[in-house]
Amino acid sequence: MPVAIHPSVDKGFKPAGRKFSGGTLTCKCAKDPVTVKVTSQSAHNHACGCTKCWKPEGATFSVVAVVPRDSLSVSANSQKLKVIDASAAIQRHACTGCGVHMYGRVENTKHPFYGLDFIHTELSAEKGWSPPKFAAFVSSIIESGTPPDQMKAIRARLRTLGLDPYDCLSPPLMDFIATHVAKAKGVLKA
Ligand SMILES: N[C@@H](CCC(=O)N[C@@H](CSCO)C(=O)NCC(=O)O)C(=O)O
Ligand SMILES: [Zn+2]
Ligand SMILES: [Zn+2]
Repeated sequence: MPVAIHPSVDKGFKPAGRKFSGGTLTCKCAKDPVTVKVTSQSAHNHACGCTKCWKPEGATFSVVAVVPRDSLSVSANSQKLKVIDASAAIQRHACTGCGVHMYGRVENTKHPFYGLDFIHTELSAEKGWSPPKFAAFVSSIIESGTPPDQMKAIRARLRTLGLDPYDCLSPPLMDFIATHVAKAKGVLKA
């Protein structure tokens, strides 16, 4: 039995839908669920092993993507949302009823990811979202209790699923962040 990563990737996943342009995310509350409307396709979807991203019950990784912040709006029961850590770079708006993170917003205008919101596309019934392409912060699953001796098998399973494992973000995203920092410092032309 292969190591479980996340229910939405354990059996493989489908390619992005052509012309797919978003859907509605719904929290897990049986009554008065929070809903969030997204009017764009997701980008940079990835499995994330960090301790901060929301994971469904029993999952080792979260699956998280970004969308432009202008494409996201809370469409019902916004009064149930609360930012779980206002000091974090990604301010995660979680449902106080069920604990699901409905979106994570970068409010710092100097942050490389300013303008993007983090979302979990599994909260949407629509099919066609961009699938995960890599696994980030893999070593961080140890911080949530995964025994270190399982890491070799977990990294192997991620590779089999087509999710190259990294202990930070993927090389293109790390290059993007470093480029942003270099431009801000003036060592690279803006
Ligand atoms: N070892 C830490 C890592 C936490 C971390 O840096 N997470 C990343 C990725 S989240 C989505 O890919 C991050 O950018 N965090 C910023 C934030 O959460 O505000 C741990 O596991 O906690
Ligand atoms: Zn809820
Ligand atoms: Zn994360």
